[in-house]
Amino acid sequence: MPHVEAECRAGELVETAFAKVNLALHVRKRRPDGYHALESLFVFAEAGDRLAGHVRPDGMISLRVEGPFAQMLDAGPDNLVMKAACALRFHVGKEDGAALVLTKNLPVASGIGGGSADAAAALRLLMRLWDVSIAPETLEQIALSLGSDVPACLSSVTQMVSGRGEVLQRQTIPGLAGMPMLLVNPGVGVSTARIFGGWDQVDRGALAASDLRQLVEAGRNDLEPPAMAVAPVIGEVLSGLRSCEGVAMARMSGSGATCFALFDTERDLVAAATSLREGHPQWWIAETRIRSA
Ligand SMILES: C[C@@](CO)(OP(=O)(O)O)[C@H](O)COP(=O)(O)OP(=O)(O)OC[C@H]1O[C@@H](n2ccc(N)nc2=O)[C@H](O)[C@@H]1O
Ligand SMILES: Nc1ncnc2c1ncn2[C@@H]1O[C@H](COP(=O)(O)OP(=O)(O)O)[C@@H](O)[C@H]1O
Repeated sequence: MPHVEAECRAGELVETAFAKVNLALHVRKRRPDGYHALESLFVFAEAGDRLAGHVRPDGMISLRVEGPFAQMLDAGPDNLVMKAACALRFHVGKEDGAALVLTKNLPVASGIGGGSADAAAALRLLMRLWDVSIAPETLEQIALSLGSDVPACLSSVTQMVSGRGEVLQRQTIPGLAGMPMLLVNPGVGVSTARIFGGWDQVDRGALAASDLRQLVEAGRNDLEPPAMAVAPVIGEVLSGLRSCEGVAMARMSGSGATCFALFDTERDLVAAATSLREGHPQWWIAETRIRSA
């Protein structure tokens, strides 16, 4: 499990919901259950949402959402943090409550697993807060019921993900950990379901990613074409990133619209972020790095 930030107030626990980035996403086929069989290399950014919580003696579960993207979200029962809390409490038969505060730093419905990471962070935080432990396979089932990316977000480490998102294989790619990474969202939300629905059903082959060069040269995101059909500005983001000095690779993450770029040096990253902010002040641009855990 990811490292835990220091506790803040007495009895308060904090978890970071690390942003999920698909360095490659190969769609293989549409499954009978309506999901698509994927092969994807997940990495996680140091950047993410922040979830804090302490026990509520009255047994209620409450959520407050703050931060730059709070207005994009409801704090009610449909929030994935609340869904995760209710699913966990139902499973463990707890009476304890929790007061949760989510700081929403990541854009919503943006291809970087913001909601999925929040759900996984809620599961991690509440297991500690309520002092419960669950068999790993049961926890993964609860996670998968919350969303396809939630199982991988539980550990938030680099991994090959397949199936619908439930088959996980931890992966180490030389030179990837700690690599400077820029995340750019042009301010458009895209529906994951709609983008998958726009996939052209052509299987362009398996994902093999033993090193970064193979990832760059043979990796793809098969959801880029349908996403760009819905939000052409994604093409502008990609060409902007690919024209930056020192960029090692640039691609859309997940079903979009957020794109990422990996850089050889921190200096190249900062120069790229500065230049893109000057040209596109309305874009969300975040400098981060790939988590090394
Ligand atoms: C595309 C990916 C790639 O990592 O990420 P995001 O773009 O969401 O970040 C994930 O597969 C998204 O997972 P998640 O966001 O949890 O999707 P879910 O809520 O489970 O499903 C939303 C909808 O996306 C489609 N879907 C999702 C996953 C999958 N393997 N095949 C699909 O066809 C289905 O139409 C589903 O109803
Ligand atoms: N805490 C949350 N953060 C972000 N999205 C959430 C949250 N709770 C529910 N959602 C819903 O989940 C959907 C997308 O989740 P998210 O994982 O952010 O997408 P993506 O993986 O594309 O970034 C959106 O429809 C959003 O309204």
